[in-house]
Amino acid sequence: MEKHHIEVMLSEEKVDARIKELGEQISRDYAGKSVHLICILKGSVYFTCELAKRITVPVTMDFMQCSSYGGETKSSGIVKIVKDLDETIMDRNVIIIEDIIDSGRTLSHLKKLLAQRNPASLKICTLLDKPERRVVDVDVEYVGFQIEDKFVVGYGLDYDQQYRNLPYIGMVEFD
Ligand SMILES: O=P(O)(O)OC[C@H]1O[C@H](OP(=O)(O)OP(=O)(O)O)[C@H](O)[C@@H]1O
Ligand SMILES: Nc1nc2[nH]cnc2c(=O)[nH]1
Repeated sequence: MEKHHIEVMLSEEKVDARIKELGEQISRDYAGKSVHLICILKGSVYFTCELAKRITVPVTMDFMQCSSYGGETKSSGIVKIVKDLDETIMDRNVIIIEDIIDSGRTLSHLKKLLAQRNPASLKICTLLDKPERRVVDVDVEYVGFQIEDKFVVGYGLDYDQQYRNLPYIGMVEFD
């Protein structure tokens, strides 16, 4: 397997501290209620688990997987549901959890789709946001870090399925 040099962009300590803050903020915002976290596979698995540990109101979780059509049609913005949720979200306080928002196509599509299922509320939480890359506008209530337009890995983010397990956010140095 090819190995790359990876430069640290956000250290493990920084990421963990920010996730703790987000957990505290969500716990305050949903005081007296419960939250239903929707983890978007695969990248959000690490972030969802760490965030859930920092939320003090009752938490339930479900998983969904999407894929953008690749190649020429990627810019068409068509997002395919590879795995749908197991449970209903009707009347629940839903937070979609993402590792990164880039063009905004995935989250824009998902938010519209899930809003049709009549949740009590629907918000988005992303660990990373690359605002420079946005093509489709989408309201994101909780953002861990805004980052510049660099290809990043770690904390769930991959390069060719590698590096998801890194405990920090790093930039891949391509030769
Ligand atoms: O804002 P967008 O341009 O739509 O891009 C963001 C999406 O791309 C990544 O997923 P990816 O398709 O790489 O899947 P993965 O999480 O399984 O790696 C990321 O996890 C978001 O879901
Ligand atoms: N792994 C990874 N996936 C992305 N999807 C959109 N931007 C990125 C990125 O910087 N890294």
